[in-house]
Amino acid sequence: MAIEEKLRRTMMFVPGNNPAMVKDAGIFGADSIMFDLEDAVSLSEKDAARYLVYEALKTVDYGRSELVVRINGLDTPFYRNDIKAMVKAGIDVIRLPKVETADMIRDLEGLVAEAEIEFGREIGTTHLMAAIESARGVVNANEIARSSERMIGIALSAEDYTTDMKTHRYPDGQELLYARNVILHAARAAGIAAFDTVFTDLNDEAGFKRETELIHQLGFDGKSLINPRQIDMVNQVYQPLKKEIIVAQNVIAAIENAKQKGSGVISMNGQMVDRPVVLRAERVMRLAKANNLVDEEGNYIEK
Ligand SMILES: CC(=O)SCCNC(=O)CCNC(=O)[C@H](O)C(C)(C)COP(=O)(O)OP(=O)(O)OC[C@H]1O[C@@H](n2cnc3c(N)ncnc32)[C@H](O)[C@@H]1OP(=O)(O)O
Ligand SMILES: O=C([O-])CC(=O)C(=O)O
Ligand SMILES: [Mg+2]
Repeated sequence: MAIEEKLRRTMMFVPGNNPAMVKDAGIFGADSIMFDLEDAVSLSEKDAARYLVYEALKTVDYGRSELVVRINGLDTPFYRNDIKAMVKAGIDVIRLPKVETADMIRDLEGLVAEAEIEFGREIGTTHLMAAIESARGVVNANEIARSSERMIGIALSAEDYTTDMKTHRYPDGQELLYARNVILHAARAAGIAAFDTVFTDLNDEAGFKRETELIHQLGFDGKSLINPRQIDMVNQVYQPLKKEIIVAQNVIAAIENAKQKGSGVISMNGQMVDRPVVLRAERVMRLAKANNLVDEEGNYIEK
């Protein structure tokens, strides 16, 4: 299914009703900027926020960041206008909050396709993602992840999820372990990205780092963020070590050499190198490039 695999370590929420934040959101280097029309925006500001984000998408240069919008949920009076305005403005990805079933994504897809026709946008070019924020959403994560060819990923939204589960967030994250693993497996099985949830205590940098190390270890592509200060901290956790880069370079060189000799499996320092090892090495090199740790030829840059 997978659409082109992008680096999506950092997906930063930007309140859609804050003109200064919306205008400057591109300067922080987030992989994805996520304009929020949902819970960061009060009911009285829904129309103004939609208009502000629409105008910004038409006029501001956000550089290389992927542009995502979190629209209002399907149980609100706002989502239809959100979809129309965002498709018209040419948004890359629509994130639907509080997704509980695959049918919700199929309903969204129908409306997005209608808007693409209405505004002359190529059918299929607006991509989708789902935020899973309840027990029902976790139970249905597999079907949600496979609900549409347009899906680029699914995300855990732990603030609403822990409320639904009648708990709250604890420093060790035990209450999220099941949901994290379910979402990760559903995403990987569907060939799409998995995003971890926001960390809301900006004063607890150690806690943020611990959580990021955990989700990196589990295999998440990245995390939803609320503040630009969190971007560098995530990138640091996701950046490969010098020794990992050198091994990755050697693996890629060795397999190229082997391919020229007509073989897919080789041994490097006594270690078998086959397709999974090569795929991991390629990901290390992509992360190294994104973090400016290697030059054009892929050589480690000593700093
Ligand atoms: C459970 C949920 O649904 S979470 C998703 C919804 N919530 C959100 O979208 C909240 C997003 N985050 C924010 O609004 C803010 O980061 C806050 C309110 C949490 C903290 O704000 P501040 O105390 O101003 O943060 P801080 O002092 O670090 O800001 C530094 C600069 O970054 C800007 N900034 C902060 N957060 C953001 C953001 N999310 N997007 C863009 N710019 C931001 C500030 O405007 C400020 O810019 P300036 O120096 O030009 O004045
Ligand atoms: O998507 C997120 O991480 C933020 C959110 O809405 C939640 O946690 O409920
Ligand atoms: Mg939420």
